[in-house]
Amino acid sequence: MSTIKYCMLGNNIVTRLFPKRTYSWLKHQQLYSVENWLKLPTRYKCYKRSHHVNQSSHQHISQYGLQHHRATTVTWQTSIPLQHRGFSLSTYKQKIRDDNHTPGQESLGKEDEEEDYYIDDSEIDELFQHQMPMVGEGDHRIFIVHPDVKWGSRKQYLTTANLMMEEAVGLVNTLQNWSVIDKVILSTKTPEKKMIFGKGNFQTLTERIRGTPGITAVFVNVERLSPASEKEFEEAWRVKVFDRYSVVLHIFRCNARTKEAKLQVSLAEIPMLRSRLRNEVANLDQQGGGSRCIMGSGETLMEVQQRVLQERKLKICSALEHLRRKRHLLRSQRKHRDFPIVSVMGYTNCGKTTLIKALTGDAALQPRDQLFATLDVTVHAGTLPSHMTVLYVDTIGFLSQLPHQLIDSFSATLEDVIHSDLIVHVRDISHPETVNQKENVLNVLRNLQIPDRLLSSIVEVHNKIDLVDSYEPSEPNSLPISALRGQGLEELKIVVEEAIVKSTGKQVLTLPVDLSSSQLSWLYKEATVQEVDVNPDEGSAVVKVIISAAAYGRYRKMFELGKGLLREYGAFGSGRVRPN
Ligand SMILES: Nc1nc2c(ncn2[C@@H]2O[C@H](COP(=O)(O)OP(=O)(O)OP(=O)(O)O)[C@@H](O)[C@H]2O)c(=O)[nH]1
Ligand SMILES: [Mg+2]
Repeated sequence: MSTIKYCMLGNNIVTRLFPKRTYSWLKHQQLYSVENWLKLPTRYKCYKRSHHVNQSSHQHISQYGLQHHRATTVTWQTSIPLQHRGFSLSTYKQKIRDDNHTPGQESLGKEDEEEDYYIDDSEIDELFQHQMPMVGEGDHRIFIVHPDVKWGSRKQYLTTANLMMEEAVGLVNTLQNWSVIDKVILSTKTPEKKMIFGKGNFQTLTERIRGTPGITAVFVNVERLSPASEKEFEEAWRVKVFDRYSVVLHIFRCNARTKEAKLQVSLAEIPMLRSRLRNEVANLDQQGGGSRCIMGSGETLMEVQQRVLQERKLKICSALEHLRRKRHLLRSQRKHRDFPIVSVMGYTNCGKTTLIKALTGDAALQPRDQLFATLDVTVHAGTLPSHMTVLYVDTIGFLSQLPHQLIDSFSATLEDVIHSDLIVHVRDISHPETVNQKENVLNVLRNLQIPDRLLSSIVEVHNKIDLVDSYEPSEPNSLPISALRGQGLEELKIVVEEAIVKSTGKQVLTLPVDLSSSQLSWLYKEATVQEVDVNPDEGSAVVKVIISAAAYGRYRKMFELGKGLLREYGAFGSGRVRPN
């Protein structure tokens, strides 16, 4: 039995404050929605009305007929149903298995950090839904401001302000029910300063924003606004203010379908929640209360909420680690089957998914004219001209000027790329920014520490040539294609095959096979059989295969060595096999 205090913090977070001793045991039950809290039996429920609980929360609680208590100490008894303690059944069962405990006899003081945390679908959904959408829900009518840096280290050399603005408009239009009301490019000399723009420019901008009816938010097209700038702008413009990070995260949020994507979005949102929290607490401080300790817990509001976020982060990381290990297993299984892996990468919307669909005929793939349509790494089998099966990996698209935190949290999904045998870099050659996009993709790849062997063997594909009038190849070693129209795909397959053979060390061999043995079926299983030329009179065949050095070593051990079976095929030259 232990003492736990329940407390309302802010509008929609209920957290538990408990003695440090029990804390580590309870570390997985972090955020409590009001709804969860309300499900607790009344006798365990109380809250303190203080300046941290605003009027609307108070009304929200009152409408459930709860009493307003001053006291906040509740006795936690092990008879509280599990779901009311915030554990999912699976976690709880795991816990009991790990600690060899029987339910109801937990030793709360025991140091029992779980290394890995299994999180089921409903928990992920709850976590994902529960986390406040960073940019608010519903429609937005946006005013876009693009600060154009004329010189200095922040100047963009490969692009223009107009193109950057176009991309910002594209980002907004990707979101359903979001629209651009007005936009402006303003030059700035001091992008790093809080106000970004000079005094005069800022005043004109503020007047224009305030004078435009219907605006619900301003999108300042910079990588990341500091919390202080965001606050200043919101106060001046009296609407929400977003930067690239928040807009892109919102797109990710809207497109996240799978467990992993949802977890990664939730993780990427944490730095934003942190800075928002800092702003909120600064506001409270101004009203004289943010840094006061809560109910004798020894922690301030800021500390409690920071801790809650930190715990949430650990929980997500742990769950991602769990998925990563699972993927690692799948990857080693794939490797075991010896299928070469081709990662298809490129700037967002360049046509990666369309290309893989065209190469594999996989109807499940859904290309969309939308930025960040693909958020997960998915794998699709295709066949090369020699009948070799390859696995194409569809990946998340890149975007210029994205903060690293975001890429970091998605780099887990890009791990598959590091383990692939070849990278195909798809470029939208019809895009006015195609050169800048290429630079960006290569930079991100370098930062992701993709091995040199992969970077130096990239196959570059110029996609969407159907949109370019009389396309002329502008760069050597690039392959012109139209994934949508199916142009250039056979040529691409040949190039991919050559590159795969080179990068995997696979060889094309012609092997004589005794049909009465299991040689042929073994080869079908472990290698890629291209041609079988049967000699019925002799009960043998000549088989052309693509085979890895390791598989060939196994083959020789099993079927050739010591048998002298193939000596009669001396016509193939040096011994028993003839490299093609
Ligand atoms: N005209 C033309 N359109 C293409 C071609 N390839 C792709 N598209 C279109 O480009 C848009 C984006 O295609 P996707 O395959 O979803 O692009 P992606 O690179 O997977 O995009 P993300 O997953 O969002 O990064 C879709 O509307 C496609 O129909 C092409 O060769 N020609
Ligand atoms: Mg895609």
